[in-house]
Amino acid sequence: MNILLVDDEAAFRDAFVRWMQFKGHRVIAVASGGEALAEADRNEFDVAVFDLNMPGMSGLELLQRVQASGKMEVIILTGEGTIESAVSAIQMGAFGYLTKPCVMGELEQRCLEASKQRRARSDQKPTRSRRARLSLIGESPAMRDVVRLIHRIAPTDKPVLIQGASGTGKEVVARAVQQHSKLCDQPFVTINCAALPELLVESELFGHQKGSFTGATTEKPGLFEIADGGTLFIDEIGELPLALQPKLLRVLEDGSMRRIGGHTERTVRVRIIVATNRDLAAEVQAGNFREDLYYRINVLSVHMPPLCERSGDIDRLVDHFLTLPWQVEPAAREALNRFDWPGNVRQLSNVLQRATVLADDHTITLDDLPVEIARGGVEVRRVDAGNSRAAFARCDRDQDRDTIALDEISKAHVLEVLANENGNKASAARKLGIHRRKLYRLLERYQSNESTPQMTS
Ligand SMILES: Nc1ncnc2c1ncn2[C@@H]1O[C@H](COP(=O)(O)OP(=O)(O)OP(=O)(O)O)[C@@H](O)[C@H]1O
Repeated sequence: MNILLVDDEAAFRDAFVRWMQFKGHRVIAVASGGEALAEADRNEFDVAVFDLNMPGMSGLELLQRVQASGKMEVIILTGEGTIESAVSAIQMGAFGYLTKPCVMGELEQRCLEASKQRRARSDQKPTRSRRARLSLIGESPAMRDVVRLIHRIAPTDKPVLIQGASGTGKEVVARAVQQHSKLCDQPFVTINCAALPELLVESELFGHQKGSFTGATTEKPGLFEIADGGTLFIDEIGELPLALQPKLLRVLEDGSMRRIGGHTERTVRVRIIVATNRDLAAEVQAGNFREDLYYRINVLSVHMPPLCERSGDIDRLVDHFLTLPWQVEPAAREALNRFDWPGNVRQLSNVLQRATVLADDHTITLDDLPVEIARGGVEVRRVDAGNSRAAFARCDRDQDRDTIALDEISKAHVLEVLANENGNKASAARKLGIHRRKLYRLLERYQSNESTPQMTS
């Protein structure tokens, strides 16, 4: 992709450029709206990412000027307190918004979706299989089932319920459903019920009239109105306050709704996709979720498997998140494959993002991974027979002890060289033949191992 970033925060610009360039994209990053307009005149961009709060020309004004040319899709970055402005930006035609601080992998994913939309607009006949490949990585049997289901349910206009643990890709699936539906060129609007207080959820979803509550200084349309004719993705539906559930049920039943403080009945046509990491049936049993609403949203459902149940997909995701010239040392790959990933794909993406900051020479090694993941990798290296979980399971206590001993030897050697160099880390690193940053990480790891309680047999 060709990406234009406009943000007055230098540290964010650096991190963004570093990540996107590692992933093979071309980026121009500038600090102000004026510079952005000059770049937009000179170059062609697929996607632009604007910070909303900038001195001088605001992100919204810049959006207006860029929208007029219709050349690129725009993603807005916003702080927690300016979500309302971000919603205005969507009304003005921005592709989407993300709140800062945000994960670079997530921002890149959003840019890919925006650039895909741009291509779909210019290309009258985008092929659907190409779209699917772009957004959803995974060839394991469990993910193939998910993809088959998406193809079956997307063309209908029925509500979809996506369930699965946090970070499994529920939002990615929601977007894939929309991309394969008849509404793919219509708005895709999202809301996360867990991220907002109760009154704000209601006002975001249904809008409000001026003066209907303290702080409602202007009238505001809700996301149902903004998404009219398109798709509304309601994330963390399990967090939707009980008091609001009848209002959602009503709009699902006949499309009718009212703004907070409003007297006019409005009718909208919106396809609803909802997601949750809770067991909604259990929430119904516990009295936290209305049964009638549950049946209304649970017409078509997708269950996202946890990452540890998607055999082979960890390698595919690693290759998706890290493109050339990045590579992963075999022992580090083993460790990544052996880890259970309780935070699923999001955690994998974060770990890789962190590793690219720590690694030298575009190569991720065990030392660049968090201790709890790397430790698994060290143990796997000892089990020469195989990479598989089964092989690892055969590893008995004695082998564990050998592994710890190996680690102890390397620790003793590193500490001895450091002592010989009178604690001078730069010259110790030179003697050891490793980069100084790597020495820092090893010392950190030794320290954290010391604070980890030891197992006794
Ligand atoms: N199959 C996949 N292919 C590529 N990227 C993925 C995939 N699944 C998840 N991701 C990436 O992982 C991150 C988390 O995905 P997503 O937000 O869709 O998860 P989620 O299940 O909705 O999480 P939560 O329940 O916390 O909202 C995102 O950056 C997303 O782009």
